[in-house]
Amino acid sequence: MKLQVSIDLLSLEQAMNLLQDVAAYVDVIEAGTPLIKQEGLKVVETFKKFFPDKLIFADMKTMDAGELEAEMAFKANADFTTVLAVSNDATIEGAVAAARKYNKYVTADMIGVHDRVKRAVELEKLGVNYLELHTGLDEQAHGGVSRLDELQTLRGMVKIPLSAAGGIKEDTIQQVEAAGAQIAAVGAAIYAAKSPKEAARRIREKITSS
Ligand SMILES: O=C(CO)[C@H](O)[C@H](O)COP(=O)(O)O
Repeated sequence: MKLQVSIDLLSLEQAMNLLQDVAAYVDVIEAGTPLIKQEGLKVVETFKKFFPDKLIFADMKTMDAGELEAEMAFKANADFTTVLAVSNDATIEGAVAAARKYNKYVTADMIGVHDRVKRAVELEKLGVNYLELHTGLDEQAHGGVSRLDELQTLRGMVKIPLSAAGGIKEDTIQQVEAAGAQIAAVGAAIYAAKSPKEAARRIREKITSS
């Protein structure tokens, strides 16, 4: 399983400082949605420039203009962009078309989807590359649930790789891996830790597969 650091900080400078400490322990660097909104896609360009060996994930959370926004992310050198799974199928198709054009990946973020099994099957047919089971920050703040059981259910239903995000910590990372995620996205448990470097190192150590 790959480890993704979700950077939901609000400045490129803070993000780069964090990455000096944690990049060595992660496979994927995520420019979080608030960071992109605050600083623009230059954060994605900068991450790729300074960390060319890492996969760069632009959490665009696209809801409309799928092809245009995905293309913006890929032109900024993102390897992944996200489209919201609740979007219209035409939006998903647009993002998929851009990913194919640039030979990159589109992740469908399942945040806000009610029937996740039904939508997962549809998204697989629409051609997305990854499905992200996500307990969002607001949902977490209101007692949001873990989606580990659903991860296992979906693992048996669709062939496309699954990723997991939302509230993953050092003491849950192994359960996420065991449930079948190919990527675990970890935000606050790394960037808000007393020592982000130590937190990233310990989380990395707990992952057994590559
Ligand atoms: O995409 C996000 C919010 O929409 C976050 O980046 C994702 O939920 C991971 O963050 P955390 O581990 O802090 O929950």
